[in-house]
Amino acid sequence: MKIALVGMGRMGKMIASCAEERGIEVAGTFLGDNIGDLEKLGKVDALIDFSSPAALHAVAAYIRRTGAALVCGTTGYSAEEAAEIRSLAECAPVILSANYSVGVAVLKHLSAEAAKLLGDDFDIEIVETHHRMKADAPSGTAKLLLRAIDPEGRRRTVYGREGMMKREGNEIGVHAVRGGTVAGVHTVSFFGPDEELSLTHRAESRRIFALGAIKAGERLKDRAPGWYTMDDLLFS
Ligand SMILES: NC(=O)C1=CN([C@@H]2O[C@H](COP(=O)(O)OP(=O)(O)OC[C@H]3O[C@@H](n4cnc5c(N)ncnc54)[C@H](OP(=O)(O)O)[C@@H]3O)[C@@H](O)[C@H]2O)C=CC1
Ligand SMILES: O=C(O)C1=N[C@H](C(=O)O)C[C@H](O)C1
Repeated sequence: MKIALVGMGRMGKMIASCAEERGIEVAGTFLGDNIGDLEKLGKVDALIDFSSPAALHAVAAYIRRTGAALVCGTTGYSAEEAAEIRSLAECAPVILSANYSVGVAVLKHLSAEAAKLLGDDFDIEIVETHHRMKADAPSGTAKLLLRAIDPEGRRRTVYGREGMMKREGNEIGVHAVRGGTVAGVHTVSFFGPDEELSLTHRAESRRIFALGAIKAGERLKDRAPGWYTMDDLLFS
């Protein structure tokens, strides 16, 4: 497989190192000051983007021009930017996931199921913890879990709490903790009368995300243009 990388920060470097271990050719690496060069890159099997929403314009142009598979792991997109990525599925196989670990793919289902089974009597809170350099909050994974737990937006989302604001029954609290070098921890808690159920995923390193993204590229590269999810690639 031949890939190219957008973003050569913590994740891009980890993906490059995992690609080398697996004998995967990296045809180009693009970051803030050379992203314009993506215009000159020929078709690769998969473009893997772990960068910033600011790269989207160049990435979208590349995918439209070549039809290469896109594995996008960048978080912090606006609704309009996410729609732009979705539109790329008309001309290429595309996956956009805030988390490429298999553990979070399972956590998503467990959390959705727990919310259904426990019902409205249980208060739901999502807490995510990441390293001090993370740019966006809350994490893309926290948003992904929120959508899975409450797909129709029946509950109000409350981001952090301060001051006089007693909890209401129909809300989901989302809290972002930042510090040190934490690779990523997500906990979904369900608090009922006299009991608590908490589900936690703990990333011990970025390797799980990097390997997950490479596997997604391997599975997508020969697929028809379309929109793919972690569920399509892992569980079907
Ligand atoms: N889906 C998943 O499983 C995971 C997703 N992520 C997400 O991946 C993204 C990157 O994370 P991380 O590697 O820690 O971040 P870093 O800050 O370490 O790296 C960001 C990289 O993006 C580059 N970049 C910034 N702006 C542009 C641009 N306009 N065009 C091209 N490249 C650009 C930076 O280059 P420069 O130095 O030139 O600015 C840098 O190389 C984040 O959104 C993060 O949330 C992270 C882990 C797992
Ligand atoms: O920026 C990170 O580091 C991570 N970002 C992703 C997110 O926003 O959910 C995934 C992972 O938790 C690490």
